[in-house]
Amino acid sequence: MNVIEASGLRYAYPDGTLAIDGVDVTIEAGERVALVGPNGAGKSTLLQVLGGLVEPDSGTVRYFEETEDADAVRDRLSVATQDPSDYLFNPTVEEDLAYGPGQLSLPRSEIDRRVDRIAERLDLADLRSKPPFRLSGGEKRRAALASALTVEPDVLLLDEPVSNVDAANRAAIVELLSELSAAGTTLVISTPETELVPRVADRVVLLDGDGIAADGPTREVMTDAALLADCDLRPPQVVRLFADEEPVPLTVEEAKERLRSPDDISDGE
Ligand SMILES: Nc1ncnc2c1ncn2[C@@H]1O[C@H](COP(=O)(O)OP(=O)(O)OP(=O)(O)O)[C@@H](O)[C@H]1O
Repeated sequence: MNVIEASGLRYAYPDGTLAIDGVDVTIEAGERVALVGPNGAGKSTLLQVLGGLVEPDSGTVRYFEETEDADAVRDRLSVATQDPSDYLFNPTVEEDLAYGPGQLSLPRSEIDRRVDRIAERLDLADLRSKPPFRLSGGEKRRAALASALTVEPDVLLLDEPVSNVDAANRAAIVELLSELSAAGTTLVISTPETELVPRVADRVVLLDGDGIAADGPTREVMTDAALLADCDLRPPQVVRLFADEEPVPLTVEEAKERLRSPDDISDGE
């Protein structure tokens, strides 16, 4: 099933800046898709249009093959934008985490279960009673992400989910996203960081500021140094290190495997 079908999207900000123009993208249930591009390429704008937070000037976005009204599917589709203050507006972190599931009229016990689980996974347990404005920048990012996750949506759109987050929490977020994907959640993640992409996505939609420069398997796009250079990006370090090998390892784990058994590497797919 196509969970998102967007066609002919165009959006210009009120000051006239054209952020996306002529964008067509279809996301199928269960996919892990990265929206990748340099600063200013239009990733955040596209993510917000796909998530129904911003109305496009032209074009349409259809959800679950049934509606163009994002608000009608808020229980199945959740967006975390780059600005944590969009999600953190209650007196405490705990109340922010409970806000989304509270809107779904779930029983209190179920809301508590979700908040406990996500707070534990994203290292927020000790911060639950704090006012969100007293959190550090990275803590705010984690709290905002957590508030999108407690909705337990079928489709999760995340704008740069690990920016400003320390290494241990980055790893925790990446692992949690893998688990959500394995459980069937569709993931759409925007990032300018090519290092992150192979860990969170099987498909890359590459934006270059003029529109979609490429849309294909992560392995194909992330190993095309010329294509990435055209978009002011570089392949992940491991890809650069093993550039002459075939198939090129995409992650540190694949590279380790390659070094262990150089003549016998799986293609990692
Ligand atoms: N509120 C705004 N008003 C005017 N122009 C804007 C606004 N927000 C973004 N833009 C412009 O729209 C274009 C796309 O911005 P967008 O934030 O979507 O890019 P991005 O790929 O997410 O960048 P980054 O990696 O820096 O987050 C850029 O040229 C940007 O300057």
